[in-house]
Amino acid sequence: MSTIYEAAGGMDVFVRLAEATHQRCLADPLLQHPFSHADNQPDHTDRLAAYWAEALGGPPTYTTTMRGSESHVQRLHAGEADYAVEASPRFVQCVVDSFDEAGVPADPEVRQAIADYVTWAATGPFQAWGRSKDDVPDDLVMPHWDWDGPVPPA
Ligand code: HEM
Repeated sequence: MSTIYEAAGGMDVFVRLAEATHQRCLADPLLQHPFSHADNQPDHTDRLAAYWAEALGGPPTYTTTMRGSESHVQRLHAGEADYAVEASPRFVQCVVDSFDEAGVPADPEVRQAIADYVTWAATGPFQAWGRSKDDVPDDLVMPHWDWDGPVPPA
């Protein structure tokens, strides 16, 4: 059986999905604030795409070539407990609203799998470090997700 990454159409689709999501976040009064910092990475959407792709069964580009790590991502999002609770459902909505524009296949199983993953990530791992960035350990492993949900760590 193919991975969610393959069924979604591969990296090009995730790059378009990250870009369309980013544009929707910038247009949202609540979400646009953290994305408007001058020191934000210019290649943010490529990194977000690579992260989603890797989590959903694609190549490990984010953690190898891009030298990203789960601890780095969680530190970027940590220390914002109240904001994260309020903003997460809107972030997820931005992703789902971007499916058509990004060319995610109309297959409801594929769309549901991506939506379920982003919802789970936004409300679980991405809210685990709400108190402080200092709480995030250095050795977090990126959670993976397949058709049955979270993949248990090896
Ligand atoms: C309330 C929801 C969220 C907000 C407001 C948010 C905001 C941000 C911001 C401001 C950045 C930094 C952008 C930059 O440096 O240019 C970022 C980076 C990132 N976010 Fe989020 N995010 C949210 C949820 C998520 C979720 C649910 C995921 C994954 C499932 C995710 C994955 C990432 C990744 C992979 C990066 C790039 C990390 C890197 O540069 O190595 N984010 N996010």
